[in-house]
Parts: sequence; structure tokens; C-alpha cells
Amino acid sequence: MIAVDKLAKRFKLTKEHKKNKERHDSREYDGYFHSVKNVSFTCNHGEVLGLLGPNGAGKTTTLRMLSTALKPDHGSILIEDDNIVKQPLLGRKAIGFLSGSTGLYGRLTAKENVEYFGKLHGLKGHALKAKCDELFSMLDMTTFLDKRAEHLSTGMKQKTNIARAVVHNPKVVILDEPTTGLDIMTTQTVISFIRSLKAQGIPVIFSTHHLDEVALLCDKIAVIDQGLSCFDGTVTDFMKQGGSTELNQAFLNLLSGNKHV
Ligand SMILES: Nc1ncnc2c1ncn2[C@@H]1O[C@H](COP(=O)(O)OP(=O)(O)OP(=O)(O)O)[C@@H](O)[C@H]1O
Repeated sequence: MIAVDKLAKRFKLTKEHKKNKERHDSREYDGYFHSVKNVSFTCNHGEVLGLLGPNGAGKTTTLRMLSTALKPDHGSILIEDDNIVKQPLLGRKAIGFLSGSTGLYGRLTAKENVEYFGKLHGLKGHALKAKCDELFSMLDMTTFLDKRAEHLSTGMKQKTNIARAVVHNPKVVILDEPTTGLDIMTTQTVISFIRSLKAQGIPVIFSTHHLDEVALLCDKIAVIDQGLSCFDGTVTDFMKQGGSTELNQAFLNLLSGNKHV
């Protein structure tokens, strides 16, 4: 279980920001840009939560706090009973995080990349080989395992990045826009992979702009707008509160506050 409560993160405004007076954003004040102001949600065992919000809403900033890459200014992130804001090392072990900026070592093969990150997490011998083989098969990677990462296609790189993110058997998996830029077949593989994590009881949180993926995968939805949580609940409640059984429409209605069009 992961419970996120009242997270906030602000960034000091740069000279560049201050110069650009034409661009007004209500999250700029007191010399800071308040990227995430108050975000809360919960994802339990065996649940998949879709994190939604318009461009710039604060989804990636939130997920980077969950991954411990960014320290929140305020709030707590509980994994079971551990507050990983206070114990980031525990958080790093407990969370598997895929971000858009995750890099692979170009000179290593796909297989070597995944094995390398497994070793960094203390896996070795039979346990490492068994875990890697399981992931290579689930993510349909066997045809390109021995290719150098620098020569992989976008989809192959993404599969390798996902395998790399979960090789240490994390308790919670967090994926930032895992299907962006992928073709239909690779998207399908990623969707099946998320389903298999769910079947293993692992909570999965993923951000996306594709509500068809949410319909296929999610038990719960959290919506962020302008750095604030504006919905956290089941898909059924999302449709009810958004005033439509069509997820895109419910999302638009929720954001505009015009819930019963
Ligand atoms: N290090 C930083 N310094 C200053 N501002 C930042 C920083 N990181 C993020 N921001 C700002 O915080 C806001 C939220 O960004 P974030 O990437 O979290 O949004 P998002 O919801 O993931 O958007 P998208 O859907 O476009 O990926 C943006 O306006 C962004 O410019």
C-alpha cells in the first residue's frame, strides 16, 4: 500500500522566470513556482491507479517525489508503515520508478543494462538470472537482448527501462507516461505487463494522457490540476462526479467544474 498525503513542492523562481512577465501563472508567488501545492491519494495492494491532469499540472513532480528523486517541502509518503520522506533509502528499495528521463548505458546490451541495475540492488547468481529471465519473457525482449542499448528502437528502449525499473522486486511500481511514443504492439505489451504486476498484488501508479488505458487498467484515478488534487477515488466515482460514463468527458467536466453537462 502507498498513501500520499498533502504533498507540496515549490521551486525557486529563476531570473528567466522573473524576466518573462508576460507569462502569468497563479502558481508563481513569494519568489517561488509552486509546482505541487496539495496532492493526496492512496493505492492499495493489487490496485492500479491512473494519475491524470493537464500538461504542467504537477504529475511528474509528484511522481519524482514518490521516487525520492525530489524531497517534498511538505507532506508524507507512506509505504506500508514507513514514511519514505523521512527514510529515502527505504523508499529507493521499495519503489520501482520509470521516468521519461531514465537513461540506459548505450554501450551495454539490453540484457547487461538490466543485470547491472539488478546487481546494484544486491541481486546475484541464480536469483538475478531467474528475475531477468522472467522479465525478458514478460516484456517480450528476447529478440534484442544482445543488442547495444544505443542501437535499440524507442519501444525496445522502453521495455528495457521498465525491466530495469522493476528488477529489484519493488513493493510499489511507479511509471511516468509509460506508453508515450510507443507503437500499438509495444503499448499492448506494457499494458499486459502492468496487468501482471496487478495480479501479483503490487500497487501500480502510472501517469497518462490516454484515458483508454485508464479504462483498460485502472481501479482508481487521481486527478491533479494546477498542483492541487481535484479527484481521488474509484473509476465509478470518477464517472459519477464527472457526470459522464465516457472517461474523456468526465475528465473535462471535472476540470471545468461543469459536472452535469
Ligand atoms: N525543477 C523545476 N524548476 C522550476 N519549475 C519546475 C521544475 N520542475 C517542474 N517545474 C514546473 O512545474 C510544473 C509542473 O510540471 P510537471 O512536469 O510536474 O507537470 P506534468 O503534470 O507532469 O505535465 P506534462 O503532462 O506536460 O508532463 C510545470 O510548470 C513545470 O515547468
